Amino acid sequence: MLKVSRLTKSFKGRGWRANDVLAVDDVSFELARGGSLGVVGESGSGKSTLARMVSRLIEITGGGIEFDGSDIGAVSPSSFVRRPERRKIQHVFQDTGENLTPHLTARAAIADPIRRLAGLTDERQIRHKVDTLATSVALSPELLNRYPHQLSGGQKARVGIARALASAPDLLILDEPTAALDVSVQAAILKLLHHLRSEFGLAYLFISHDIEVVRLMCEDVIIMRLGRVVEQGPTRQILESPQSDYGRALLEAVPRLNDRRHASSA
Ligand SMILES: Nc1ncnc2c1ncn2[C@@H]1O[C@H](COP(=O)(O)OP(=O)(O)OP(=O)(O)O)[C@@H](O)[C@H]1O
Repeated sequence: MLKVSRLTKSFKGRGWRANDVLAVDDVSFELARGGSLGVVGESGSGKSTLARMVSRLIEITGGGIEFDGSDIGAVSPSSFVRRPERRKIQHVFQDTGENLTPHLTARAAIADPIRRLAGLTDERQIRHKVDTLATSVALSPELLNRYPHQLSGGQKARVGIARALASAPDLLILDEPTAALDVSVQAAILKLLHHLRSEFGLAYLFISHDIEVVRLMCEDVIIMRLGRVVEQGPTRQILESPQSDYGRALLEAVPRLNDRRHASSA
């Protein structure tokens, strides 16, 4: 369904003598319909830039992006909004809650992509669709009349996910969807995402700095460093026996409860 070939992105340096930043450097991968690919790496490794290119939010510098056989990498972000693929690829932003418009209720926020992307105009049908989506993301009906500041972080995340599902997408690009949530809420949202993937037959491109989240959510993984892929393959295999020094270091940095190295004598 998605084929990314030799994708690169460089940002112009700012100020005098500033060097350009090669944020993504020669990244290739494929993602099958219904598949899940995690992208992990430390801050600044290029994960969000990669995700934003695939969502066609930003121009690419080089390489290609093919979706369902169309060369969407060649489409500029401003033209992409009018393309049929636009509703098939949905981007769930980091800190979803903060991306909700403050003066729109949850109902209005979910209705917006139903009108804009799914093309429904009948108000009764729109209302019904909002109710169905709210049920899918386990958001109680009484919360639909609330504004973002009246919702918890987890509830706002559910609204953001419902918005992404409104256009019946095939691919969700999830950019650190739970990074801003506390641990128990994070677990509930990950469980929801896991369940939605099989319910709706979605594919996930899942960006995270947390390798444990990717272990839970993704069949395949890419480890990035300084814009480049350092490891790539089935998650279980890569996490069991990382081949690169960086992959090993990333895994060793994960704290474990039964790990004496991290125990404190204090
Ligand atoms: N709009 C921009 N202009 C200039 N440089 C940018 C821009 N966006 C990102 N960069 C640079 O590109 C590199 C990759 O950034 P990116 O945000 O993709 O990394 P990341 O792995 O997603 O990091 P984080 O986990 O902190 O979000 C960084 O060096 C960053 O400073």
